[in-house]
Amino acid sequence: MSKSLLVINCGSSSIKFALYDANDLTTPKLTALAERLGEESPVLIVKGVGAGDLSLDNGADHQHALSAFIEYTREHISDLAGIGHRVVHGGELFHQSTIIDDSNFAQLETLNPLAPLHNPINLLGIRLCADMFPGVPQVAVFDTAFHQSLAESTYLYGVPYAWYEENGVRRYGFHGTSYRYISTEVSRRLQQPAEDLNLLIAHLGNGCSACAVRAGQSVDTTMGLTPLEGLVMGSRCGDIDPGLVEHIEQARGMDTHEVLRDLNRRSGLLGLSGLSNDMRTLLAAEAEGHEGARRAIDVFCFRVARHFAALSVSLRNIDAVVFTGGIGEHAAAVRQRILAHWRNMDFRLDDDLNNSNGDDQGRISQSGSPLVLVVPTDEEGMIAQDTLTLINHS
Ligand SMILES: Nc1ncnc2c1ncn2[C@@H]1O[C@H](COP(=O)(O)OP(=O)(O)O)[C@@H](O)[C@H]1O
Ligand SMILES: CC(=O)OP(=O)(O)O
Ligand SMILES: [Mg+2]
Repeated sequence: MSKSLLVINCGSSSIKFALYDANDLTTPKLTALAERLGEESPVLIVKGVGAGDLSLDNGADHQHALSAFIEYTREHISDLAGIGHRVVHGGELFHQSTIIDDSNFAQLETLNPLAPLHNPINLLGIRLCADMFPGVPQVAVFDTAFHQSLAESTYLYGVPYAWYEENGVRRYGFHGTSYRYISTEVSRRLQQPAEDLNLLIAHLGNGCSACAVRAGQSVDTTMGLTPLEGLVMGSRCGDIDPGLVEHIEQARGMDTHEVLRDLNRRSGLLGLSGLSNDMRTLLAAEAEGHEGARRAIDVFCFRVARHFAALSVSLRNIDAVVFTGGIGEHAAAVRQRILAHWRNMDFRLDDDLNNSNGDDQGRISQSGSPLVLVVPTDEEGMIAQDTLTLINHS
């Protein structure tokens, strides 16, 4: 029997697992999704071999979900060739996917403060796997790697240059593994070389960002030094005036750490609605007349349109606008409301195609309208490919 590859993709609210036959990365033989972590009624749903639904304890966090997954699927993951991990922040230290050893693990730990909702959990996953599967090579695949192509004019902030040179303060961008997959997949679906395509892609999940991709390369993106900048997200604020930090400290008697915690964990859709970070809950509540849900969705949609327009300055033309991520792939009403805000572009969606999340190509726009696509992302597939390539070369 051939060996397996395990992929672990920790997001801010979820963990996605995928187990592949190392000889065939086309379809995983097992996938699992742990959702609503840290909230009420988190679940772990396993599909494929050993399928089953597990309820986790209320408030169960990423560590619980990781242990529960490994415990539940242990018999299927005994013969591993390698383990691929999503690691959100690679800083300026890691430009591409890398095999993890003791010395670069220590370097990775220094990046934890730059992605506080992600990197500590990503590293926890690496440590847990090192304990449970000693000797199995582990590979880190970085969200930041795809954005190494950003130009200086795009990645520098208007702050003292010494902050960049001495402290690494610059825009890095995230969700790069998703953008790398989507740009290749769109090229395949449209049967046009990636070199010829100008794409605007929105990855809208619990974390949300957008990216301008020119000729297969990231040329601008909305997230910055940390995954807090840009769009309004599930619980993150996105762009704000940094002046509000001191104002809130004084007005509400909070320290900087507390304000930043609230900007990361109590803002975004959750903070605006006073109800939930989850778009499913908000759309249902809005339909029942919940004013907070309406407000949150409106701010969310406007911000995406505004950033799409800003990103478009880096592209000669827009060959396609592409939606992906949990919200982008499933929330037809949100897609429609985003594009309605973009008044200097004449997007016309086909309601039936939009409501069914796209035709075979993923198209949701009418003919004659600028092209709009829905394409499910596959970060796990990309991580599996990079993992296999690296362990085969080591
Ligand atoms: N059917 C759906 N309709 C609307 N929104 C959805 C749907 N399914 C998932 N979502 C949204 O997608 C989010 C999860 O997106 P995902 O990309 O999987 O998360 P993560 O950012 O944790 O990787 C949920 O928090 C929810 O807001
Ligand atoms: C970088 C980021 O925000 O990731 P996620 O959407 O998975 O939380
Ligand atoms: Mg994600």
